[in-house]
Amino acid sequence: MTDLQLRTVALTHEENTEVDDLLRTLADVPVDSTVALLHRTRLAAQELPLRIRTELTGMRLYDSPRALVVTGFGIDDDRIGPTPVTRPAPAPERTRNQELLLLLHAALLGEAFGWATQQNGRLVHDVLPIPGEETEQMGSSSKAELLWHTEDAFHPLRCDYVGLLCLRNHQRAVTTLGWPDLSRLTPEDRATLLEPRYLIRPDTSHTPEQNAADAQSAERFAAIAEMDDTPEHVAVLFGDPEDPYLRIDPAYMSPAPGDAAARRAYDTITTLIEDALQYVALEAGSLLLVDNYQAVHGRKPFVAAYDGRDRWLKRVNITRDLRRSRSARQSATSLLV
Ligand SMILES: O=C(O)CCC(=O)C(=O)O
Ligand SMILES: [Fe+2]
Repeated sequence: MTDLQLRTVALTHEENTEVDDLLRTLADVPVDSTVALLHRTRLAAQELPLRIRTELTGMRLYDSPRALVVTGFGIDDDRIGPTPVTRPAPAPERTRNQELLLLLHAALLGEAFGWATQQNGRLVHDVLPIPGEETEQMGSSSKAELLWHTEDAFHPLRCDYVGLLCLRNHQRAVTTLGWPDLSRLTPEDRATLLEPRYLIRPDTSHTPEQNAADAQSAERFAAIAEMDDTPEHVAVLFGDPEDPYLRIDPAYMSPAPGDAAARRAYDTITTLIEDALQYVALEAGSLLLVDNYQAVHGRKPFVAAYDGRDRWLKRVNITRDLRRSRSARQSATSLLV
């Protein structure tokens, strides 16, 4: 069955050449975490191939599709170098074109932003397996399934969209994508899910242990620790009750203790998501954009080899409105929440 909520677009050779030409015009741009970088990429994004601009502008305006895959970007496998086994990646310059590519697409959906408490405050993240983290609920796991989730579900300022660009995936590890058919919920369960009857906690990527010491701000980590100690009560569904958005991460979320109706509704919606889960094995040069208000994503297990050839993705968080997070950012031009 074709699902109109998951679209795939294959770039033509000509379009790919246009993208390469555009990247060459950005050769002088430092790939850092500054608003100057967003300024350049936002202007340049207006010169991406028309078909890409049409797809992404549509995704933003129509709230559909919920996920878009663009295949066929060229990746120079020698140039990007071996898949690192540490973060931060030792030679970020080698993947500047891939980071720029993600930022160009982010600019058509909104603004890229980062977290002071995640991946050392970098704007573009590395998603790769890390020794010792095989069974964690983080992007760096491998042996264990990364259970499907809303990205940073715990945080009120979580992204509107998450972008993932695949640099390498010889293991053909599968990304999961899903959304529930809400017409199958009873009115009672729907009403329950629209109420703040669920506890949510931060995931382990936002801890000092997961970030280099020189990138740490004690205050920001304290705020995250507070969210762990005193978890917020949130709703799973929000927005228009007739056509709500979704916020769910079973690994870090639970119905309020003793709330049987909340538990029942939760079990039902998780089953609805499970039942309709879709599977996409991203290939080198495939870009996945997920609407984080309307779809969950995760990753099936795979075996990491730590031989420099492991699966490697780049990730970016995208907000539709930077002002929403202004009070959580140090200045109007800082991109770190
Ligand atoms: O590895 C994947 O395919 C998805 C990882 C993920 O959930 C993430 O990086 O946010
Ligand atoms: Fe994720």
